[in-house]
Amino acid sequence: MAAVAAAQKNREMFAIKKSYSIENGYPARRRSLVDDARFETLVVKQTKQTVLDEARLRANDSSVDPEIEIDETSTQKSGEISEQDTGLTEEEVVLSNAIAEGPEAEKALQRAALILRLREGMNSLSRVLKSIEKYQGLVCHLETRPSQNDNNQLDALIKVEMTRITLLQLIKSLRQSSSLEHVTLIGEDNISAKNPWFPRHASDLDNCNHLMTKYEPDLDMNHPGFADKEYRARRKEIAEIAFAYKYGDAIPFIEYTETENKTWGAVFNTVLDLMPKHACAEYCRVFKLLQEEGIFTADHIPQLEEMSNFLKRHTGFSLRPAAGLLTARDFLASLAFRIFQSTQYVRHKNTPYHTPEPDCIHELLGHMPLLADPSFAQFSQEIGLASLGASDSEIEKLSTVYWFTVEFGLCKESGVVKAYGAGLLSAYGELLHALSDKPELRPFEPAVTAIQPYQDQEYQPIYYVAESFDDMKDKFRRWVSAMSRPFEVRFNPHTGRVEVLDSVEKLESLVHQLNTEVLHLSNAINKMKLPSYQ
Ligand SMILES: C[C@H](O)[C@H](O)[C@H]1CNc2nc(N)[nH]c(=O)c2N1
Ligand SMILES: N[C@@H](Cc1ccc(O)cc1)C(=O)O
Ligand SMILES: [Fe+2]
Repeated sequence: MAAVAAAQKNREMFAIKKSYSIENGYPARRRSLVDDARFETLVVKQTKQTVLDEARLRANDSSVDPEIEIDETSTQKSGEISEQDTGLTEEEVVLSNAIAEGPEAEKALQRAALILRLREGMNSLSRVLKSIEKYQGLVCHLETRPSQNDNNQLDALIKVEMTRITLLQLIKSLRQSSSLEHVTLIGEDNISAKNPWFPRHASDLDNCNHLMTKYEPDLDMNHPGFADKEYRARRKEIAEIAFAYKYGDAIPFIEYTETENKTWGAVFNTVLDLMPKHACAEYCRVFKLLQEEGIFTADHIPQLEEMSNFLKRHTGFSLRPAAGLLTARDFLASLAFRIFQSTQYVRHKNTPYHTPEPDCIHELLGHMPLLADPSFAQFSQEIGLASLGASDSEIEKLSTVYWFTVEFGLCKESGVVKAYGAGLLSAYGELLHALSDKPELRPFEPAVTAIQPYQDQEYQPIYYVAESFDDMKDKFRRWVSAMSRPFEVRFNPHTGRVEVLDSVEKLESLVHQLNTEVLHLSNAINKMKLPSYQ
């Protein structure tokens, strides 16, 4: 029983390391709601701590095979509990848990990296290498450097390949050696901060759709659909489509009910009324286009597929269905590929003026018009690119800025305050509130805005106003370029892949490509200047 539970927990620990978000060691985030995020991080930490503690206990009482002889410099017999044993790293716990799964898992080959501090310099190193040999391990890579805190000591990074069980035995035996000050196992993929996992291609987004469960009608008593069984069933039915969706599929057609279309119609007509006075010019321009194409009409909800095709034609953006509110990390990542993850279900009919979770009315009426605007589309992709591989605290900040701009932003237009945020243009109740004298309006300043806590159940008490739409984008860009991520990324439109710009060759070929484009642009200017052009 205990073993089964241990294996299960172990799988969870491994799961933390697999795909984006949670599985890749980025803690699950309750969006950028600052307090929620803190809470969640704490819970994840506590769970991890428990797993670690339990495994440490187990590692201490089921020790290495006493038959295997250890390093001659060892000060302890194997099997005895060494003090250092209690200091297993997370990777060591994962390793020993993996071993506990059974004889096959035990013999599986494992690549790993060890960091050692050698007390007696190169002399200790030769002993270490001998030990590795004794355990039939393969040394794949070796680096040393003088240790930072002591003159005679040497730090070594050794990458090895060996079976899991012998790896664990090796670590234990090395730990007992008096010639080593410390021995740390680190996961192979943890070696380089320059190389964290993040989606490199739109197909990887199949792993980037982690939901936040907080605002689901099944769970949240304040959700407008909580008491309505039929609504909840419908919401689930539509969510299933998103769960089954894979990259490359066409977006399934939804036969919306009369009630759903009516809810859309009510929101649509009100926004249509308010728009000329309250929405920014870019929004109004595309809104008209969408009406002309027959996609935006009061009588039915547009299908995601037709909207996706419209976006593709204008900015290369496309849609993929999402089952609900996504984590900020996963949501932002898709923007890097000019993909917007959109919900497909409709808000509850009783609250057309505002809903606590994004629904397709919000996505369609709120987000789509600006995503069809070239400059805004580019800006959205930049936010997405900035989020790839960013630290948790940076994701927190990016999503907070996203919240106060893309979701709830206001900007001045010839001195008049207008709305461009999607959460305002899809919720007329909030739109009117934002432009009344009730909320506090503050000037948009990315560094300050990025740390402003917020909630999304009620209307916002604070909005940030940009001097202009363009000013907002400029300020954002400058702020993002100061972020601490140690590498730069670029979306390659030819391959559809995100590349890390980390080699001279890559940059040279890029410069070459850009030079060619600049040449064509200046040719175009010269041709327009010719008298024959007129
Ligand atoms: C990034 C930021 O947190 C933002 O509010 C995101 C979160 N997750 C989302 N998930 C979905 N489905 N739709 C959205 O508009 C958003 N917005
Ligand atoms: N409040 C928005 C929907 C929304 C909810 C939560 C979000 O995080 C974003 C958008 C509306 O009524 O249209
Ligand atoms: Fe949104």
